[in-house]
Formats: sequence, structure tokens, C-alpha cells
Amino acid sequence: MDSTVPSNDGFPTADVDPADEVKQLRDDLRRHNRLYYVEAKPEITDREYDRLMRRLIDLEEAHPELAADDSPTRRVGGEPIAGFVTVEHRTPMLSVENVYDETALAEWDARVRKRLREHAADEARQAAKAAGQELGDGDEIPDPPVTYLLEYKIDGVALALLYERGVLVRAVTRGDGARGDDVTHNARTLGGVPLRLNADPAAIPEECEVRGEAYIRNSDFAQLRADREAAGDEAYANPRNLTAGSLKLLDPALCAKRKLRFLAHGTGYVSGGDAAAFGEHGTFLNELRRWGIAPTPEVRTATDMPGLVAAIGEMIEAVPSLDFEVDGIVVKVDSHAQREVLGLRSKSPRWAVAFKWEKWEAVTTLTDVTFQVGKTGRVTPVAALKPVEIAGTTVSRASLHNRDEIERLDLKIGDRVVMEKAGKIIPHVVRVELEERTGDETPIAFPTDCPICSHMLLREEGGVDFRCPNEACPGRLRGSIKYFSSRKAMDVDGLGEKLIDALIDAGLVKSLPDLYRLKDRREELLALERMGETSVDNLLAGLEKSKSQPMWRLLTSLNIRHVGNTVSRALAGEFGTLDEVMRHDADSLAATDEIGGIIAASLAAWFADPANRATVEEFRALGLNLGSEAEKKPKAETDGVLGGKSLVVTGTLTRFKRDEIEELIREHGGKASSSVSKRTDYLVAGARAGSKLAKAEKAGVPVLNEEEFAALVGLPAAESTESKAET
Ligand SMILES: NC(=O)c1ccc[n+]([C@@H]2O[C@H](COP(=O)([O-])OP(=O)(O)OC[C@H]3O[C@@H](n4cnc5c(N)ncnc54)[C@H](O)[C@@H]3O)[C@@H](O)[C@H]2O)c1
Ligand SMILES: [Zn+2]
Repeated sequence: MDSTVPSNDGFPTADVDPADEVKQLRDDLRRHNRLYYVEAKPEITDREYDRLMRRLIDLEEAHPELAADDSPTRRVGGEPIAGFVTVEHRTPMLSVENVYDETALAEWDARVRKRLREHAADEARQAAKAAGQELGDGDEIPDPPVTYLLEYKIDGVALALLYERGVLVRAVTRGDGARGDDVTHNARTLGGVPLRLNADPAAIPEECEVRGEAYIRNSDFAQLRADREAAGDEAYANPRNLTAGSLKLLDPALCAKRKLRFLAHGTGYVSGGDAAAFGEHGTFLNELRRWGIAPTPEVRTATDMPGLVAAIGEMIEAVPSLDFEVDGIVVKVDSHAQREVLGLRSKSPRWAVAFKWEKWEAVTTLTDVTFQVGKTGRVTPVAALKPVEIAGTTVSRASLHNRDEIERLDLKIGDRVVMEKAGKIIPHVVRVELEERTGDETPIAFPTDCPICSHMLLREEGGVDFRCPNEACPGRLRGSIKYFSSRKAMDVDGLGEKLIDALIDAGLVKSLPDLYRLKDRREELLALERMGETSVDNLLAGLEKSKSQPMWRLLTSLNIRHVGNTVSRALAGEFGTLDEVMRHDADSLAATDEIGGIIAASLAAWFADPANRATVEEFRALGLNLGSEAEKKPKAETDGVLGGKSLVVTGTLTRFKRDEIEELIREHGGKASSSVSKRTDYLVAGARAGSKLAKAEKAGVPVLNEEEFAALVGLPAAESTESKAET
């Protein structure tokens, strides 16, 4: 009996030609693959996807003449990407079969036990035969015990890391399962990926492929997303998509900024030397930890269905507290010998299954769409929803991004919509439940004029956004002031959204500098609704205090396209004062660390506009801090353990190669310099360190040996360094 789906579960029955249905399913699945893997905009849930896939598998099995090598049933994942070196996996990187309920899980468990029992029975029969005996039918073969390991299914990008004699030599994405892309340059920047294993090369397999997931923490994702939003760029779709995109970057320095991490959950090709660690999966995960590779966390075990169900329940409960995206729980047979017996199917191993749930999704009603004008004039449609709980919070609004998105979703007011939370934090509309339409839904009219000032909206050239071009638009002003006073910019106490609206409505603030003129308009402030002496005092004190915020905050708050927090900090660190930034043209700005050509051009264009320069002059006259020499830094603040520190490496190293150690320094936020100066924070000295060591000692620069450096960046101690010493 088919386990998961009744055979005509919503699918056509006898009167449809199976060849036509197969073709249709293949086309649909290919399209959903592209939407899911490439565009990160799935139109159907995973469960629906799995249902279509199941149907195709069933049809292909029932009609072997329709089988085809390029069928979506034969491949996993996406496609390798053009522009990268394609690498063949020595053992294919498979998918994992999904189940969505206890019944299907119990059926999987029963299949595992049955196969193991049959195998044990075969063995017993053969042993008996060899011993010259016959095993009678009634002879009881006991069920072999099974231990299951349960791991979180991390929703990232599958990666295979190849270590040769303990050294990372290659990292390849899963690609289509048979061939993936060589992304070694970026994999070296991942947290949790040592360039060299902390193990005696003689004690580990000569070649060892460690498989796992590259991912981005939800907290880092939220930060990157906020920075990007502040810079006025289109938001990242979700953490998995950002991870995939980052791994495809050509410049590892850019990839490093995305703070990707790696968690290991398996092995691939292993050969030569001692593979003792590979007998059981659990032992292997522990071994990985000793080698310095982060294994998948919070693993549990179970030996029977009640144990599995209990463990799964507890793990699901803990999901909201995890800082990474989870799209299921993988149940795996622990013993590698049993895995051998169970074997593989074409796309997935028989010894593992993913328990999935339709998580962070809810269906609700779209009650209205409003149009917000942002600080750059961009008009964003916002969905008003009948409040619904998703992942522990109530959702009643969600951004619809732009007009194209509304069209793509074919959204109408009154529609039942499927909502999902990506990164557990950002709700978005996945799709409309078209079958539930009653005919009473009303179309959404995207405005042609600004909803605030009635100026005609302009479509951004080549883009999807519409903007209000009116510099004096109160909607833009409101957005600008909100941003100006927000925590990521000037961080002004006492200036909330309602007050901003009131200030604009009363005509008290017509531009950002006007905020600092409020102190001369005390009476008018007091006349505003709900403004007493205390609130006025708080507002004025907050504004006064913000005048001395560091220059990077002012620069951030100017709302220059592509210039968010990070860029402003880098500019302040490099130039110190706003005048110095303004004095440089696009070319010389682009020569600054962290500042690319597009950012530099945007800066130069903004400062070239006399109106903007006038604003800066107003701020100066009003007494705001425009920076000083003291704000210059040898390096912008970063948050690694070596954040902003300058290190020099010298002498003959034994544990690390020179480029490895320099990479480690950068990976942890530091800067690797070539000469020792007063500004050097550490000298890392190997054997026969010459003049640099002398200079460092004279300048009072702390000197570290390799092991001290390793400890500083959180690497485990090397077991024996002598054996590797060479010059
Ligand atoms: N909604 C859609 O339109 C759509 C489209 C395509 C795929 N999908 C979903 O994706 C599934 C297939 O995707 P897939 O082939 O990428 O497989 P998958 O992502 O469901 O599972 C396999 C992958 O899980 C990863 N993984 C994470 N943690 C793991 C752990 N602890 N142990 C083992 N593996 C772990 C592995 O890297 C492995 O490659 C479908 O079944 C469907 O649910 C949905
Ligand atoms: Zn307007």
C-alpha cells in the first residue's frame, strides 16, 4: 500500500493520458524548483511540492515506459551555476525523503526494521548453511536493535568540504547532486570551517569529505537586512537565499561580510588511513568537534517510536529559540553498518527521513492595502490583514514590496492569503488561496499619484519601484525624520512617530535641520496635542544631545542611497570629518576599504547637489558635530575577536601557512599588516623572527606565538606541532 498519499488524491483519474499528466507534472516541478532554489519565491508549500513529486514518482513507477533521465524525480536541488568550476561529487549528495506526520514516520520506522530483520535473517540462514544446518521456518530471528539520531534540518545551502591530510582543499555545493560548484574561496571565510583540522594527519583518513550546511544566523540576517534597507536597496528574500547568493560571490572578502557559518551533519567520500571514527554517526559528530568543525547542535537519540515522537516534540518546541532556520528534523540510523544494509534510493538514502511540519505559515484574510511613502519617496504597498498568529506573534501587516509583487500574487482585497515568516521575523504573503475566492474580492489599484502629496509617481528606470519625485513631499519628510531619529542613525530620544506626524502637520518641521530650530518654538510645541512641559523638555533635550553624536551617525542619517550604517562608519574611520568626505571625488572615495564604485558614485552625486550641501551647512550652523580627526580609525569597527586590530606576522610558522594565518586574522575582523608600528596590536612571531620582533619589543607591542594566536581566535590547541615543523 502506498504510504503517504491515496493514489487519486486530487489528481486526475483514468480518463487522462498518463503521458500528458507526467509531462505536465514535470513542467510544473521544474518551474517550482526554479522558483524555490533560484528565485527564493516558492508559490506552493513544501507539502504541496512533495505531493506533486510523489504523484510523478508513482506514475513513473506504474508506467516505466515514461521514465526519463532528465525527470525531476531523478535529480536533487538546483543546477550548477555558470561561471564556476563544476566538480563531480565522488559520492552523490542526495536529498532526504520527507514525512509530515507520525503515521508516515511510523511507516518509515517499520520499513527500516523490516529490512534490517530480513537482512539478519539472511545472514543467519547463510551462517546456518555454512555450518551444515537448515534453519526452519519457525526459527525466530530477533529484531535487530536500532538507534536513531535526531538532528535539526538546517535550512541553508548544502556544502561538501574535502580535507586532504587534514587540510581543506576544496568546498563544493550540492548542485544537482551529481555535480556542484567549486566555492572553496568563499568556504574559507565560513565560521566553523577550519582551514586545517585539529588532528594528527596520521590518525585521520587521508581524504575525508565533511558534509553540512552553510547558513546565516537569523540575528545576522536581520542585521544585514536592516543595513540593506537603510541603504535603500531591495531586501534579501530569506536567509537561505542570501547564503546561496553569498557563496556565489566571486570576491571572498565580500562573502566574509555576510558572516556565513557552517554546521556539519555527515560524511561523503572517505579514503585511506584510520576511519575508526566513522562507525557510528554520533561518534563521528563528536570527532568533528575535536577536529575543530562545528557539528549540528542539540542532537538527540531514540530507539523506538515513542522515543522518536517525544524527542521530535521537544525539538520542535525549541525551534523558536534557535538562531538558524530549521525546516524539519532529520531522523538518521546511527550505525553505518546498518546504513549499508539499508542502502539508497535514487534520490535519497533509506536510512534517513525528514520530519517536516508546515511551519510559520497561516492563512488569513487581506482586508486592505495601504501605500506608504518612504524616505526616498519609494511607495510601498502594505497589506492589512485579519490578525493571525504565526511563530508566536500576531501578524496584522506585511509589506507587499512593489506593484509587480501584487501582480505576481494576483492579489485582491478580501482574498484568503497564505502568510509565511521568513527568518522567523518577517511576515510575507506567499500566495492567494484562489479556490476560496467568492467573487466579492476587489482589485487593488496601485496609485499613479503620491498618496500624500498627489505628485505623479515615477517608475524607477529599469526597476520595480515607484517613487514620489517631490522633494517637499510630507510623506518623504516623515520617512526621513523617522529614519533620522531612529536608533541606527541619530538616535534621538523623545521623538516618536506620532510626534513626527504632529510636527509635520503643524508645519513646525519642513526639513531635517528644522528639528534643531524647535527650541525657539516652545510655545507652538506646547500647543500640540498631548505635549506637556515634560514631553517638550524631553524632546528638546533629546535633540540637543544628538548634536554631539559621532559624525558617522549624521552621515547615516542624511539618507544617501547605499550609505547605511556600515558604510558611514567606514567613511568616518577613513576621513574623520564630513568636510573631508565631501572633498573627495568618486574615484578617491572608491579607493577606501568597504566603499565600492556604486556607493562612491552615489556619495559624490549627493554632495554635488547644492541643495544637499546647503543642508550640511545648516547642520553646521546649528551646531551639529561634523566630525574630527579623532574619529579616524586605523580600521572600521568590526565585531570579530580581532575587530579593528592590526596584526603583523613574522618568522617561520609551523602550524599555519602564511596565507592561512592572514586569512584567519581577517576572518576574525583584524587586519594583517606587513610592518610593525605604534598602531600594531599584536606581532605573531614564529621561529627566527628577526628585526620585526626586535622592533615590536621596543615599541611595547605584545608578541604572540602561533599557539597563543590560535587560542586568541578560539582554535583548539594543536596536538603536536613538532611533527609538522618544516622550513
Ligand atoms: N515549495 C516549493 O516550491 C519547493 C520547491 C523545491 C523544493 N522544495 C522543498 O525542498 C525539498 C527538496 O529539497 P532538497 O532536495 O534540497 O532536499 P532537502 O533540502 O529537503 O533535504 C536535503 C538536504 O537537507 C540538508 N540538511 C540540513 N540539515 C541536515 C541534517 N541535519 N542532516 C542531513 N541533511 C541535512 C542537506 O544538506 C541535504 O542536502 C522538497 O521535498 C520540498 O520540501 C519545495
Ligand atoms: Zn509625495
